[in-house]
Amino acid sequence: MKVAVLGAAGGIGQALSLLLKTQLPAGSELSLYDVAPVVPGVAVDLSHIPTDVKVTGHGKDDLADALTGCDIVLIPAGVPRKPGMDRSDLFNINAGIVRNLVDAIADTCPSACIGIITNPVNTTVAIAAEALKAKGVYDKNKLFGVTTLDVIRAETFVADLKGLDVAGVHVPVIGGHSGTTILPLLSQVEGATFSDDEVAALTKRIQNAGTEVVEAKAGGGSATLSMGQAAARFCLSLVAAMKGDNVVEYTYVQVDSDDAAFFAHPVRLGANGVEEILPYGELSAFEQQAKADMLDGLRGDIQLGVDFVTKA
Ligand SMILES: NC(=O)c1ccc[n+]([C@@H]2O[C@H](COP(=O)([O-])OP(=O)(O)OC[C@H]3O[C@@H](n4cnc5c(N)ncnc54)[C@H](O)[C@@H]3O)[C@@H](O)[C@H]2O)c1
Ligand SMILES: O=C(O)C[C@H](O)C(=O)O
Repeated sequence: MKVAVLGAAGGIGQALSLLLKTQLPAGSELSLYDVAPVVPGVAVDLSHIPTDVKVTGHGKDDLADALTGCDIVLIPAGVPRKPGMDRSDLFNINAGIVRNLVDAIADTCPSACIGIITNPVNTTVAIAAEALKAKGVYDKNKLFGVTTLDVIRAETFVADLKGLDVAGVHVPVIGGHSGTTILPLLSQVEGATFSDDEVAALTKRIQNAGTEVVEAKAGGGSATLSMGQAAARFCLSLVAAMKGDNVVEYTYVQVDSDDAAFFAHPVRLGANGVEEILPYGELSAFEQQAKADMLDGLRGDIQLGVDFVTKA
């Protein structure tokens, strides 16, 4: 199994690479790519950890080497938010970064599964899909927007509020990955009930959790450590599924429904990426209204990504 992290020298990239170095199955390869000159050093640093995972570092002119033979490519490359910004404010810089990296994936390892972390995820996943289509190698089962951070946050906040062991708390989160497009399904949480006020407050906190971190970091970036953990969980689930385990994760994928072209669903993962997109079940009246209110925004975010490639 070969996994590449593009943007590996950044805040997420380094945390994620550390977790993968220590948790990928023995015999795996971890390929680190970044335009920052420190990336070979990050690889050397990680290579001193005694696990049977081979780490290589690749600088800015070495992208093809980094991608050769990859089974999974994770993309956290790009700029993060500062206080006062929305994720959509990152579009101008990050859209082109994602497009170029996905073009290289299409040329070098077109059958790899791709996990997009770079914001705005609602839009960058659509950019990746169109870039792959333009190269004739798009497989909707192998492109994922990584929304696992919304899930782990929701589980943490619910466990805190209800005094539960977080290991046993499961919170579905559907939709997209920004503001009100993030839709936690608190009505489906087993072993906990919520008042209407709790649902309203908790939903808002989960939707604003990224901003909570951005403000607390006061100009020093956005979530990196929790995101590293979230992306590692997603990647390790994909690796386990590729090796034959039965794994379900919530992730933003292309769907065939009236919601939007891409929508985070529970997804059964398998040897070739998406094995089955599972239904997200019944929504409460509050959740139905929240979904109806956000769909136009999400569809607009997706269209922006489509236009970025098709009208360039
Ligand atoms: N999906 C999510 O839930 C989620 C969560 C947190 C952050 N993010 C997003 O992830 C991205 C990265 O965040 P971060 O905190 O790690 O930022 P960071 O600035 O710490 O790291 C980004 C890295 O990307 C590298 N980079 C820039 N252009 C590149 C290119 N063309 N090719 C390869 N590498 C390139 C930079 O050199 C840097 O090392 C941001 O867009 C952020 O908004 C997403
Ligand atoms: O909030 C951000 O800008 C980063 C990320 O999308 C998050 O949810 O933490």
